[in-house]
Amino acid sequence: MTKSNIVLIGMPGCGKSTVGVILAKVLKKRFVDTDLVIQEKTGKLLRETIAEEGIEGFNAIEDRILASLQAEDAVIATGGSAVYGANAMAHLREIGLVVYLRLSYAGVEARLGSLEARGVVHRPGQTLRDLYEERILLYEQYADIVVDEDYLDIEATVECAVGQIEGAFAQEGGQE
Ligand SMILES: Nc1ncnc2c1ncn2[C@@H]1O[C@H](COP(=O)(O)OP(=O)(O)OP(=O)(O)O)[C@@H](O)[C@H]1O
Ligand SMILES: O=C(O)C1=C[C@@H](O)[C@@H](O)[C@H](O)C1
Ligand SMILES: [Mg+2]
Repeated sequence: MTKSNIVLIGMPGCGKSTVGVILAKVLKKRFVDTDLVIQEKTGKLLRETIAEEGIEGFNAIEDRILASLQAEDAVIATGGSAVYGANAMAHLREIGLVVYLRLSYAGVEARLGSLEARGVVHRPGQTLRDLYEERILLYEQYADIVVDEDYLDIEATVECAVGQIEGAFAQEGGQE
């Protein structure tokens, strides 16, 4: 059966939220940003949860909330750290087609300010380069589709994602 949700994963700043909302309009789907779902469920800002619970605590909360996310016919923009949650990713893969918005290290570096200011989950001393190397393995592991967005503006990224998503569904339909 064709999955009705599109799940966006990728590094912070790759455009899951920015691209996601436009993608939802183009595909005539709902839009869900899991960072906002976490804020709503905890009643706190993400940075407050990270400060109070620490990295492990935040990861556990994100994993639990995403693992029980209910969504239908939606584009779901996850947070950059969602891939640390095995339960979350198992569920999201079950309910949606997982699209990795891939950006080179240089592209991520150019878009992000400091990791602290952006609220990016990282261990003390861990650099952006360390985080990138650690995370790309997880994004690649969970991706059904990879959209390479270096040199693409937001509109071109959306267009490329739509093309690949339609291609994946057409292939899936052909196999049914
Ligand atoms: N081609 C592009 N695609 C997406 N975003 C772009 C592009 N070029 C520049 N940007 C900018 O990069 C930023 C992407 O931020 P956004 O909050 O959407 O990332 P995110 O993946 O949701 O990050 P997070 O994991 O922190 O939620 C925006 O400020 C956006 O305007
Ligand atoms: O990449 C990250 O570590 C994060 C990204 C944000 O979207 C939030 O989910 C949170 O601030 C952690
Ligand atoms: Mg976002």
